[in-house]
Amino acid sequence: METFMAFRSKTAAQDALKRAVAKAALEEIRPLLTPETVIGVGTGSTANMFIDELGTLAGTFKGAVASSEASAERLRGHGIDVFDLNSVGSMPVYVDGADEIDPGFAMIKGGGAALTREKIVAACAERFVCIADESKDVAVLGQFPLPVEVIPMARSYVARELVKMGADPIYRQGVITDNGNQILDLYDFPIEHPVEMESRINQLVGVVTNGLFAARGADVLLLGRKDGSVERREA
Ligand SMILES: O=C[C@H](O)[C@H](O)[C@H](O)COP(=O)(O)O
Repeated sequence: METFMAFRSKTAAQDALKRAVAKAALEEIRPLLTPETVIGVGTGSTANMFIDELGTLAGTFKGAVASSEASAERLRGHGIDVFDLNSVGSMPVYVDGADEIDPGFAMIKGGGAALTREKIVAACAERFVCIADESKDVAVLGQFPLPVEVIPMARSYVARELVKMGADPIYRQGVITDNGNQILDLYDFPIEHPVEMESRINQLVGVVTNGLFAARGADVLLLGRKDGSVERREA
């Protein structure tokens, strides 16, 4: 079985693509930034590069809501104010990476275990701008293991129910989410109907949420190509 480290291995070439999409995302959202603007910011290596780019505009907009403690810390490190989501209304945009994205702009997210806060912050944003290198562009979701965040006492129960659904859940040992919960990863689980599957898994008692972002997918995809270009797609 391929490991998470293998899935997430970062080559210099991939980092260059991530940097390119991070810069493109900054140009995408620049017209939205005013002294009153608060934006949503995601989590992960691609989002980190976006935060670094966003730091060049610190002070020209109000601030950000972060989808993880790690992103909040990085934003603050760039002098960007971080707000509690409860103190902010709707945001014009949420920018984040993905582990996979399909032609319908449905995504798998949560390789870094930040899926629940990501889904909440994304829900409060008018637009979701997904930034990804071309390795994330897939025809069918599910080559990347689908994360499911569970309340710890429900982990075994939820795992048994997922097996009944044809999945092979693996407990992500040693990982505690920012919400104090645990992660089950569903390996080798092709997802032909992401909207239905997102809802089905979320209905299991003990599941906080799963890493399918399908009912609310991306609105814009900025995809880094090997030739150095960034392709822009809109839903
Ligand atoms: O929990 C992590 C997030 O969903 C990330 O957005 C996702 O895993 C993509 O991360 P990266 O940009 O590091 O590939």
